[in-house]
Amino acid sequence: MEKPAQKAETNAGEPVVVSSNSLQDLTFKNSFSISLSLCSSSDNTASVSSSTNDVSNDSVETKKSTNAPENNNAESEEVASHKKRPESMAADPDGAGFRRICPSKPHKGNDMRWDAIQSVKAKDGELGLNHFRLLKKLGCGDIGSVYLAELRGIGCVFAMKVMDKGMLAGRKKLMRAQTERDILGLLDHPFLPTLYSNFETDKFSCLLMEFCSGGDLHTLRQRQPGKHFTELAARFYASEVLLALEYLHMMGVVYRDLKPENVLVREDGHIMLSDFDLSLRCNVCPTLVQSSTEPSCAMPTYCIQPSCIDPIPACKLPVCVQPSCLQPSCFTPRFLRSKTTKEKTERTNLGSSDSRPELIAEPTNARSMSFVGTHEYLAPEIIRGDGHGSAVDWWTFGIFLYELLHGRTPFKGSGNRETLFNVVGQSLKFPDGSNISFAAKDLIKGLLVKNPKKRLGFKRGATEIKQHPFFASVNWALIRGTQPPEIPKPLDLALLNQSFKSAAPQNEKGATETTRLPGPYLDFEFF
Ligand SMILES: Nc1ncnc2c1ncn2[C@@H]1O[C@H](COP(=O)(O)OP(=O)(O)OP(=O)(O)O)[C@@H](O)[C@H]1O
Repeated sequence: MEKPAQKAETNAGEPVVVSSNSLQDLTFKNSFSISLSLCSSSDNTASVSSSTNDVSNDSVETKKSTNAPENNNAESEEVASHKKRPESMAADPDGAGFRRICPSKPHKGNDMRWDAIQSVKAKDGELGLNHFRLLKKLGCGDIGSVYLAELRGIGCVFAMKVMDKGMLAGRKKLMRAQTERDILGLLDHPFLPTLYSNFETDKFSCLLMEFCSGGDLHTLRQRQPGKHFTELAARFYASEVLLALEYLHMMGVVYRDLKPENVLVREDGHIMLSDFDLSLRCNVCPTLVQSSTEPSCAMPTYCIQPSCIDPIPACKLPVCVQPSCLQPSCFTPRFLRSKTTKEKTERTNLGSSDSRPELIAEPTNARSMSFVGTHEYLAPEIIRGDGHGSAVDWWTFGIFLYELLHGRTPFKGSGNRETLFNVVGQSLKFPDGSNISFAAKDLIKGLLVKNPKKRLGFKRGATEIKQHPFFASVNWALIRGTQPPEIPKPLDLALLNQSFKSAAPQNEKGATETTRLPGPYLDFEFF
């Protein structure tokens, strides 16, 4: 099986070099220089530090902190964000300082898992590891391990991400963990994870999410004939990912880590975008834009209330911007009277020829200087160190679609260094004999434009991309009713029960004698 794509990342305050003997210099024509540590760590991640001559020759950390305050959309990074968000897991082991998860989400209200958790909480107080049986290790990420976990006595299953707090603190990944938790707490969308609960033990920080039994799209792609999806299947997965990205942008989240490995398949065959620890939180002002062709359009622009979404955790905001307010019924159009004629014209021109109002939810002012993402998926502006915004998600969407259709990414080199050079300098080519449609090629070309300002989606976000002919056959409103290309086999809990190991967790004080005894379950295999 092919190796999953490698991840590149720098965090302020964190040593960026993994191995000094693998340090190499990359110099681009336009005087950018990137110091690369191309040595993969055991978990297949690589750290990359960047410095750009156009900003300063300071370290990444300085550069980030000098850029961050200029912009309200500054990234939640280890150093910068500690100032904005005083709570940390280390300082607040019970998690009381973190945003509380709503008892249920408006769109998931009839999900029995909420009730199951509430009943356990009502009986025992807070949740703990002793309430669960860990059936299987689903995978291991950079900041934690994910287990299939069964709620004892009730039988419903979850995906539980378990993070070692000592490791997070030691490797300066507390803010990444917090970013992920904050974002998960905001989400209420069919193609994004539901966070049912989160809890802390002395040693671990745990997130309880819904379990996707179908694995990830990377693995699924490998099983396809020719190791690529048909255009029909690729359109299905790309459509759902696009809706998930649209919602994230509307919520003020730039995802930044789109790749097939992070697109999970639910038991019904629909997708779930996972993994938010590299995401960027920013301000956004979702706006309804009325086309100029509308005859009754006296006031061309509307703004949804609450007018702007702020990256500050919702519980701290003076106005309600909880996800529950972002249902269509809460969209109270508000006339924007103060726009100048020029602004009005600009906005109006952004609309399509269709006369219906369009929702534009693109956080176009988001800005970050971080070097985060996965090598083959990194946008050129990230590699060049130009600073980047929400358009990086449309670049990665182009790479993603290319990979689904061709079984490989377009700029992959023989190593990470060459890949980065290719992304910045090589023009887009389709493989010889590529038989994808003209529309698919045209969409990919529009997305893989190196200048983010000229990239499809830069101005009007997902709205612009959804109108591309490639998606002409997609019924966006009814996509959840579309038959998925493949439906995973149902999870066989009985089979999993048979394969339990019989050892109890040794290193978690939270488990009581009684909870250790009844039945075998997995050992913790942490770090
Ligand atoms: N809800 C879920 N249902 C099923 N499997 C999951 C779920 N969430 C994660 N996984 C699996 O667990 C593995 C680890 O996930 P996780 O998000 O922690 O790591 P990651 O995607 O490698 O990212 P990172 O390194 O940034 O943490 C993934 O490979 C994924 O396949």
